[in-house]
Amino acid sequence: MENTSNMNCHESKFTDQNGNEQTIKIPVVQDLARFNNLPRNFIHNPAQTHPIPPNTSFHAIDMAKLRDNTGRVSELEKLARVCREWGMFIIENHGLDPRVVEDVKRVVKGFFELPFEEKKSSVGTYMNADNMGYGRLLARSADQPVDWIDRLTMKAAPKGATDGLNVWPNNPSNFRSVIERYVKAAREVMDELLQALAEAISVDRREFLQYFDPETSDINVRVNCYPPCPRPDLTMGISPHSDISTLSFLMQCGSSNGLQVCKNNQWLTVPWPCNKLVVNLGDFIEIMSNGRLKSSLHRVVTQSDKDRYSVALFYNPPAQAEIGPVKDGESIEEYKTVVVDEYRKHFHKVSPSATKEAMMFAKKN
Ligand SMILES: O=C(O)CCC(=O)C(=O)O
Ligand SMILES: [Fe+2]
Repeated sequence: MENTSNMNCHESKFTDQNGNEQTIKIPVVQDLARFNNLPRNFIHNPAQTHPIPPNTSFHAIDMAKLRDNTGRVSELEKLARVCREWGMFIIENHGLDPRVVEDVKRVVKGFFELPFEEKKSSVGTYMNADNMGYGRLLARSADQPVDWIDRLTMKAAPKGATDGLNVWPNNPSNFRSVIERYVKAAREVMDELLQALAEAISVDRREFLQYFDPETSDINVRVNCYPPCPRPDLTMGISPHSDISTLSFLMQCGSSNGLQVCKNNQWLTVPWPCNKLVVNLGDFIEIMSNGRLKSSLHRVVTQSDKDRYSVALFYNPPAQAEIGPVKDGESIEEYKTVVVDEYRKHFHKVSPSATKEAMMFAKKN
């Protein structure tokens, strides 16, 4: 590991093989970007990106059609197909006010453009409380290559989840109210999509939504900041992973071409224009649907010339909820019932991994 004595650093904690808690210091990536510095521990050996094969389509799902009796059936078929092929989709006509989306982009940039000391003094780092605050993704070991990312994580639900924690920046002053307004609108869309996804695979409309409750459901908000990187060929913005969520709701700004999805063992760039929103299927919906819907394996690559930000909302049942595979009386259950929080803990123990390894925890043999 490079000498970090004169660099601003984040701390990351992990438990070593002997069960001892270790803390490692990782330079702030925004600072590295300013000095064009790529420390050795940021070097990965990323699998190659492939061009999207001809005749492959990443269709957008039109929420207006899902809301319309005549358009719904064919849009549901499309939803099922897109989810089977990609595990993620762009949404159009979602009804979110574009000003609400633009405000989110503005406050996110506003926060990350502050000097390090200011960011650090207004927001804490809580590695044991869902990795909230300003810092990094969790580490698993000291020799694991680290990702080219700085991040900020909060919880917008349930109510009171961040009481006593310093995780909402007070600069920009409207940061929290802007994010909360966005989350409220996004939650309505996600509830609609949970019903549409159930219908798309011909199960009861409330099959997935039954686990969610306006008071107790959990919404993690993660802001990812990927500054320009001197060697995109040697680095990762986020290593391959699936999301610990039922649905993830994604916004990006600054630049496109960062998000990639693994399809037929090849990494493809998601054709995602900056002004659209993306919905990604997480591990919990794979379990709830008994594998008929699959979470996507995705990663983020770095870029040499642009700052890129993304805002991910991870929508989940309450931490203590038990979720299990849909019973349709016909199919064999391939997944077990799991407690949301136990799955999450297991996930952090085994990730990052090149495959969806955590899913084995929920699979029947
Ligand atoms: O930056 C992105 O586009 C995706 C971020 C992501 O995969 C995550 O936060 O889990
Ligand atoms: Fe993700």
